[in-house]
Amino acid sequence: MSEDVTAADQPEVPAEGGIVAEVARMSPAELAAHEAEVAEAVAPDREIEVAVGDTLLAMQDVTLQFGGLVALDSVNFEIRRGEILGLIGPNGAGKTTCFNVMTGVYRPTSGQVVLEDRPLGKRKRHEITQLGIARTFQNIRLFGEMTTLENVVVGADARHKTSVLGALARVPRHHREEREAVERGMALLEFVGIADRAADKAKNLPYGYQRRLEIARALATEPKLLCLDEPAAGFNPAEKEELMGLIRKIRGDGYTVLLIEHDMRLVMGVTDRIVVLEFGKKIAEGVPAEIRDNPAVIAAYLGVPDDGAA
Ligand SMILES: Nc1ncnc2c1ncn2[C@@H]1O[C@H](COP(=O)(O)OP(=O)(O)OP(=O)(O)O)[C@@H](O)[C@H]1O
Repeated sequence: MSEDVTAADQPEVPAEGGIVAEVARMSPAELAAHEAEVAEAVAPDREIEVAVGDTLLAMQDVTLQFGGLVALDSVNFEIRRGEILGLIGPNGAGKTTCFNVMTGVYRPTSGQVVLEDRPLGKRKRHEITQLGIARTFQNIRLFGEMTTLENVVVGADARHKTSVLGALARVPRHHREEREAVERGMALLEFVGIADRAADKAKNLPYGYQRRLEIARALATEPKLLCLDEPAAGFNPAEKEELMGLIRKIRGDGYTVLLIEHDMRLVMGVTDRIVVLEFGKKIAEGVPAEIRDNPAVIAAYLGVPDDGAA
């Protein structure tokens, strides 16, 4: 945000503990209404409700080579609207590369990624964000000197019609959009449980808050698909439990989630279906119980020879 915006232009950021204290004072009925309002602000686009289960994104025969290394080898799978799909596999299996292909960081050597029946083709990263794919990173990437709220507002900016130039020219539409982005930003922070630190610099947030902020920032772009890359890395069991609750809440609010995660308890506990990669190839796909008992998956994780498994 530009520094010359006057105080009157700025939507109010609740003072320390403001929104949290307010929520704590609410009656159960007020709380339910407030939570519904927050949920609505977080996911204004609820088209998903009419299309749960349809294919949202399809990886079609996707191969990606880095020189002689085949990082993805004819990978096929679909992500259905409204599901939490787990993407698992041993180190180096190709999981992050899948995210990178879906978000336009890399183009497939062959095959294609199709979002809502449209091949992503040569679209650039920001175009893919606008089409509705957002992600978080294994290594947290926040703007440390910006406040928590500003980090989310910057995320929402990816959807805005006015650009930074608009902001400099201070056109009225920019003001309206900024106000709306701030209001929605606060709703997002509340949704992920970090609204009490809205005004703090991101670099001063506790680690768990930074991870949640990354998720809020990705949600700010109003994605159709939210890709989470090891969101529980570095979490203790209690934090993992809370994160599972948050991922379920995100899905409950109408989002589709693709989750890369090494913690099997978390993956088994929160996903609807799981795709397993090993050495760039899909070796299994199914509901968590099937994956848990799949000999090829067990072999991949234990590093033992895979005798006769599909
Ligand atoms: N930019 C790149 N250049 C060359 N090789 C790469 C590049 N990115 C990834 N790779 C290789 O592709 C393979 C798949 O890597 P990827 O990061 O997708 O695995 P992963 O399943 O996400 O692993 P991890 O669980 O360790 O994060 C690895 O062998 C990796 O070394």
